[in-house]
Amino acid sequence: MNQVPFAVSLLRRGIDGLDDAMLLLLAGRRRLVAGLAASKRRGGLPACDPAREHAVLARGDGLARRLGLPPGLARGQLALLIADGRHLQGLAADGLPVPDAPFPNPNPGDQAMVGAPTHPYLRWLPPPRRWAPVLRRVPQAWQRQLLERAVGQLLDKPLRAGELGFLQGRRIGIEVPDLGLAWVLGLEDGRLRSVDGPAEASVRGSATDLLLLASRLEDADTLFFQRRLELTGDTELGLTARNLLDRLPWEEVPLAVRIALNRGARAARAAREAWRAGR
Ligand SMILES: C=C(O[C@@H]1C=C(C(=O)O)C=C[C@H]1O)C(=O)O
Repeated sequence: MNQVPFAVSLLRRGIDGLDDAMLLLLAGRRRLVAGLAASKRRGGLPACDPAREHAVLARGDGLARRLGLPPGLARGQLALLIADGRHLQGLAADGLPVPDAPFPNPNPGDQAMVGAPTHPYLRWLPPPRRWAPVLRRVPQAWQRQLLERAVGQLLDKPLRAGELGFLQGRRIGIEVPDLGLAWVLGLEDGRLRSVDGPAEASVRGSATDLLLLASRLEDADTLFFQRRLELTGDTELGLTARNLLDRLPWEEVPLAVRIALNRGARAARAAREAWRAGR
């Protein structure tokens, strides 16, 4: 039998990773719908909301257009999700209650989510460590590109002002053990790039804590003091980088990036609190 070309197996790994990610997202959506079902019931709202369904489909159409997806593809997928959302709430595919089903009629596994206290659904979102196997399948080159872009956006101004000059020729590591990810960054041609080789100094922390730091919802001192962040390797280089991050004029970070970071960090923190409370 012919050997499968490297490019084919590499691309298949990427596809497997995306398929896994889509199923994880699907599980997350179902958890949210189950939580929402309980909230709607408490608020006296009907389980089926055709106007909302219409809005979900219309949003999907808009995004699909911008992404260049074939017409109808997004709508078909979202229609399946909505049908599942109805089913989760004990409704038939046409949105009418299933005649003999006790309402709500969630799947047995979803029973615990319906009627649980505030924000219970966040607990059911997969925690970062569950994403690790999926993220590991994302090709290194993509990971690096994403990281470079994210760090580039965050540090755009200081980079252009030459304030990161002390990183020239040095290598700083970022380690996110719960996601199973680690990168090494260096300054090349005035841009922060993901580079090969060991880091001289590294910052290590959970995905949520690093996000809280990046979004300024928690400060570096607290996180280091509580050992939620760790600095390893060349302490002087690490501290210089840390101090610079502390002094960064947050208002110079593009607004969209600040908002995205803030929302992401808040959601991650709430999810972590919900998992801890649920254990
Ligand atoms: C999730 C909801 O419940 C139902 C399911 C929907 C969905 O899966 O997107 C949308 C509207 C509702 O008919 C909701 O009200 O938002």
